[in-house]
Amino acid sequence: MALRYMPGFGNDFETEALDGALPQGQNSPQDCAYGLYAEQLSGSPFTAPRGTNERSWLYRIRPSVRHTARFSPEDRPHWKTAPCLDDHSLALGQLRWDPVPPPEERTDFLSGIRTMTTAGDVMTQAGMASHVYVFNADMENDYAFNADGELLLVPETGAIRVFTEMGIMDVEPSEICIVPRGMMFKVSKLGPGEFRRGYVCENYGAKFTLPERGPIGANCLANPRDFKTPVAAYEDKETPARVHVKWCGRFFVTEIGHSPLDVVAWHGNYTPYKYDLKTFSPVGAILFDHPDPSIFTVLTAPSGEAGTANVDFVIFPPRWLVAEHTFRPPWYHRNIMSEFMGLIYGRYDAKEEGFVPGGMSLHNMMLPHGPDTMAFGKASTEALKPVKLDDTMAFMFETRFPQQLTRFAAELETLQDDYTDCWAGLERRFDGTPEGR
Ligand SMILES: O=C(O)Cc1cc(O)ccc1O
Ligand SMILES: [Fe+2]
Repeated sequence: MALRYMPGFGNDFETEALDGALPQGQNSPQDCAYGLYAEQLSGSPFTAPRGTNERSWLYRIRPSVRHTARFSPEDRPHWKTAPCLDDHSLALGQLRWDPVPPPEERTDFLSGIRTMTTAGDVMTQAGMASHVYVFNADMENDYAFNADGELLLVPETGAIRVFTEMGIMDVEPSEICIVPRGMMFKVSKLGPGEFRRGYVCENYGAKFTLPERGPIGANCLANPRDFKTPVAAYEDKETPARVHVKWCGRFFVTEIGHSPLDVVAWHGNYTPYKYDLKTFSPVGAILFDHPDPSIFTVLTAPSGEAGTANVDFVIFPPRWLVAEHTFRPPWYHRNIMSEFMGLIYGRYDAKEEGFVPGGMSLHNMMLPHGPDTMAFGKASTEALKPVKLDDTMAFMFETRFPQQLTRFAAELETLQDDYTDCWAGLERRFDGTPEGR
């Protein structure tokens, strides 16, 4: 089934799965068409300024109060929430991992979340968590919502289907999607392949939005029309089901007798959406030098302090390298922001080896990093012809808060204990002559 989507970022959309299900001219009719219930889902305070005011009206088979009966606590030991200091290893350093291995037992998306880092404090709606998901089973009659933040999903192995209250999104590697805070959803595998793996940024703070463009102007980078919001879709299913809730870092479950994905029509601007990273139009240095990676920001979640993101989602897409008399890869640097990186496919230009698709690196607040010895050797001597970096897609979750390692991440068997050796060959080159080499 080819799914349908509506283009635009933050638009006020409207969609109905059954003709006439959406009230016109008002939100709350006395008696809705098809016997549906009207319900508002608020993604911002009622009184937020117009530019950031988000809410949607859902017309559904049952009101959400019927989808959450009595909550019982539930254990999800691998999904951690900030602050999570007592659980993390005290080790400090530049870290890198090979991919998290696929699960051996039956594991669905929810039980397949593995938290790598947490940052900030969920109770104050500040910070984020970097997770990996690995799963091999569909959520059939298991549904979830996360009150702690929105989820940015970044598939790496295999495509997934994300069925939300407001419609269905099929998302494959190179695409990302957002499940808003509080929205019911379930995730299943799409297409062939035993297991699915990807990355997740759980954003506790203000919602992701498009970055300002400044002097770049109205076009390029992530263009609003390339964001796709699903049309209304619903399940009319009377069957034993479970709704799992994440709330202030704790998990609860409630048993119900039907699917909570029962929204037949909706309108509003608080919505899930997906985006293909291949549609990002990178802007970069076309004469010399290496700009800051902020020019590759796809989405930014502001923290309230200008230019200081709660979390930025940044990509390193295919692009031409043309800068003259320039060391073209990332420079050596130290950053007050904390950088969690992953690789969706291909190779990353600062690391010749060791950073593989599905792998991760963590360069925390103020910890030095940059190209490995091989990348330095190559980039500082190569003839500077135009070169296309092709077939590559790396990304970064960059946050103003230090990212605290979970015990899972510290003890993961794929942690590379020799990672920092990648810089061991960077010998002293200072030789007292001004010419360089
Ligand atoms: O560390 C990294 O690899 C990410 C990164 C890339 C870049 O081009 C400049 C700065 C930066 O942090
Ligand atoms: Fe960096």
